[in-house]
Amino acid sequence: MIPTTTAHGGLTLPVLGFGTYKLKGRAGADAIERAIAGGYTLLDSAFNYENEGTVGAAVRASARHHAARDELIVTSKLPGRHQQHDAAIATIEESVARMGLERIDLYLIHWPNPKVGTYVEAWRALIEAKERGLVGAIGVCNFLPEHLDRLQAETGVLPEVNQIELHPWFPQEEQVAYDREHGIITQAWSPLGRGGELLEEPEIVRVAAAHGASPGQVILAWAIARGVVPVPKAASEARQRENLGALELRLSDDEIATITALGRPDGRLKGQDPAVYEEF
Ligand SMILES: NC(=O)C1=CN([C@@H]2O[C@H](COP(=O)(O)OP(=O)(O)OC[C@H]3O[C@@H](n4cnc5c(N)ncnc54)[C@H](OP(=O)(O)O)[C@@H]3O)[C@@H](O)[C@H]2O)C=CC1
Ligand SMILES: O=C(O)C(=O)[C@@H](O)[C@H](O)C(=O)CO
Repeated sequence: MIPTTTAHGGLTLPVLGFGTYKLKGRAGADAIERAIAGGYTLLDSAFNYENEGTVGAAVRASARHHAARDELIVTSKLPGRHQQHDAAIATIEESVARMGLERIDLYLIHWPNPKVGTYVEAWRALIEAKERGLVGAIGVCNFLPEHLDRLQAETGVLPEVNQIELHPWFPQEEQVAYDREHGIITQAWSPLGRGGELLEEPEIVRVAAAHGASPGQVILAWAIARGVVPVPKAASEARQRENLGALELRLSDDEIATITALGRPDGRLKGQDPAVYEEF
């Protein structure tokens, strides 16, 4: 059992989830079934990943073998090109149909696309989808405080989740503090820096060696210690298990501070600043 954390509206999530970007088709479904069999319960997908069918198939297959449907939290996301109200509702209905599930447990706005200016309209559609029971809980990704303040001011409803880019090169201290103050669960996307050079950072390698752990485990334990829910993606059973091993690792306050200090002003992996970046 993975420990849990709870948002302002009662949504309870495990402190570690599983990313599915690029897990598609039969091989993707096998990898996701392995993850569920290994103990992951929070699954992160998106309309734009073109794998909602695969995720839904893995969830349905797992319900027959390893995990009851109500133990899993299946997530998907509304793409930028469908933020207008009617398009958003149709897209959510399409996501549910593609998953082949009765409802999606957590549905997020994928990017605010603030220059387009329709994210409040999209948020109203998500509120309606929740009221209709199409989705269980609602949240956002890549929202800055100014975007969240606007949702609160114009709809009176705050997201339960804000999924943002977060890893040691980009620790997001201010956004994490804002989310915490508002009872919003911060999830970390690309928590392992997409499996690149971040894992070779000397300070991370040093802390890993001191604990007999791997760099990936240290990074995930650092995020969890900060109250953040990372959603690492891993295709193989070995890495899926390795990442779950982060739950056993306790870092000292000094180690956490040392890793946070690796943050860089331009630490985003691909320069995707939600104030200006747009994804449709
Ligand atoms: N809301 C948003 O805007 C975004 C959301 N996301 C979500 O976040 C999830 C995670 O982010 P993602 O971009 O996939 O990147 P991650 O940081 O999770 O890195 C995944 C990569 O790291 C490798 N890896 C996994 N575990 C280890 C390990 N222990 N040691 C070394 N390498 C490892 C994987 O390889 P392999 O699989 O081959 O094992 C894969 O190549 C996505 O899958 C998606 O669900 C991602 C980007 C944006
Ligand atoms: O993977 C996602 O959820 C995204 O939002 C993408 O922007 C992804 O980060 C990407 O880099 C696509 O090129």
